[in-house]
Amino acid sequence: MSSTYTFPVLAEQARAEDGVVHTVASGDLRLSANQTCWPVQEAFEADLERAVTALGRRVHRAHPVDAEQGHGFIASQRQGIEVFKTIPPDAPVILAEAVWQYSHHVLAGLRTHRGPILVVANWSGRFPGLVGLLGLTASLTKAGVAHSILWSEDFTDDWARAGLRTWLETGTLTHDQSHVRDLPALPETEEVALGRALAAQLQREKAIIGVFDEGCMGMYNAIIDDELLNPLGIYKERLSQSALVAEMNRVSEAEAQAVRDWLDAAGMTFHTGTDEATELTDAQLLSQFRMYVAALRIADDFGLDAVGIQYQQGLKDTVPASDLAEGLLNNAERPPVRSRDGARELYAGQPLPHFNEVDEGVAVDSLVTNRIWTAMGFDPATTLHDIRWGEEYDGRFVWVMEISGSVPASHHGGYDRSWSMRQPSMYFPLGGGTLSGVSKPGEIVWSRVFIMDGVLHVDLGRGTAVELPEEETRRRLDATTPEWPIMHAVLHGVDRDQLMARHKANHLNVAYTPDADTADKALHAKAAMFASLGVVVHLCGDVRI
Ligand SMILES: C[C@H](O)[C@@H](O)[C@@H](O)C(=O)CO
Repeated sequence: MSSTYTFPVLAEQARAEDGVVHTVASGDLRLSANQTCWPVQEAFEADLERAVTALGRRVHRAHPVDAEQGHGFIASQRQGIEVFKTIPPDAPVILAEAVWQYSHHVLAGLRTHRGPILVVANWSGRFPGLVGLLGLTASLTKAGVAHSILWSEDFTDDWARAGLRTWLETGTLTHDQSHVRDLPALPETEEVALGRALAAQLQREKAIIGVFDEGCMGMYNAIIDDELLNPLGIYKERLSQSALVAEMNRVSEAEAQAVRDWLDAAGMTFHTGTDEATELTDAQLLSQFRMYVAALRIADDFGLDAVGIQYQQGLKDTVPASDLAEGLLNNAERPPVRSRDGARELYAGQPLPHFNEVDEGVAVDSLVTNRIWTAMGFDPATTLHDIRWGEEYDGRFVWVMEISGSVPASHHGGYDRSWSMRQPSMYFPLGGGTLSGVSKPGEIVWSRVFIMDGVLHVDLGRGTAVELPEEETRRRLDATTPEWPIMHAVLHGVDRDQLMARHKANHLNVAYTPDADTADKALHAKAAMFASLGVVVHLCGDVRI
């Protein structure tokens, strides 16, 4: 048929070759991060290739290393789409991740890929590769894309090699998840009644989460559509980080300095210097305190119940890190901030829950936790952590939970046990300080809200934050990102590989209670509240009901 229209001409799709596995590496958007992390990624890919070759397959890297840029990562969604155009749609694909990566770089390609998909990461804390794997598996789960996952130090261990073999031979790989069970019928206790009452209140009276620029670092998994969120009684206020900067500019130097003075008096340590490019400076800190004041004022303007600042795109090139402000917001004891006219103290005596990296799963969880912990009379300070890495210590597997910048000071045991260090320049060009420390020993409830099969789910578990000798803490910090706050976490009845196999997020939420008994009770209230809100509740590991 002849036509005067211009019809698109589609390129012929490549055909899968027997025995060839295509590898892809999703990376950061920030060139400095991609360049810094490249040598570790290169070594990891070499280990992986050796293991795949030993199993009789050939590895074809689906995109070249860019010598001029100095790395071989996919650094944008567009690049990812172009790379996937060259991969035979039925071929097996391995995503190799030794770094923090932006899932949306590869999601478009993976959504339409028909061949088997495996996401692998190096069991190393050096860079957040495991965190990248967890973010990607969560995003693929939300998107309903079938895939398998695997992790190993260097792919020479029997467990990983057997897993790799199974995937190569069958196209899938499953892991033990026997630690997960559905929520049983709950006993009629006071805590369960409280959870249900708080759910009824939330659904009737409603709450607002303020989102400063939705969608951080490609974290598709961390975006909850209104259709899933609103039935819980939670609504979004979509805010712009530009408005935050405008408000920061209205905060006087004296107000910002008053925050610094309050923290100095509370005993917090600031590791400052004078070189803006590599050190934390007093000027960076003042900017961060302006952000703290501005965030509270905007939250007050919009009647917010929780707030999230994205930071990582746009704001990172405008002002120093948001982390210090975020950690302060999450603590009940905070430097006081008054309304613009000075008439009212804003959110006096309570945290304004902040969900870092605008992770909306964290937003829902923080809101629920805040209400339950407040009603039960516990410290409501809650935070997320990255599931960064972990190793055995003294016969127990101890996780390195390490958020990329701040936790509420009460988790360290107070401001006098907290410190601020310059954020690493590969991620944070304009610096800014952290709110760091070592999380105090104690009983915790951990949780994660995520999307699977088109509905909201939550995993709930119990854990203990343990104390490790100072040299071991130092070793763990040095093996990861020493500037960031660390929690040594032992999860009850969940082993390393079970958590990795199951967890559907790069982040995990934690909150402390006074002791084991109250932690169990708070978990019951949380389970009841989530179930009443219509969220599918799962219990992970040893949970007493
Ligand atoms: C700054 C880094 O990109 C971090 O934000 C990253 O490793 C994460 O925290 C991902 O959860």
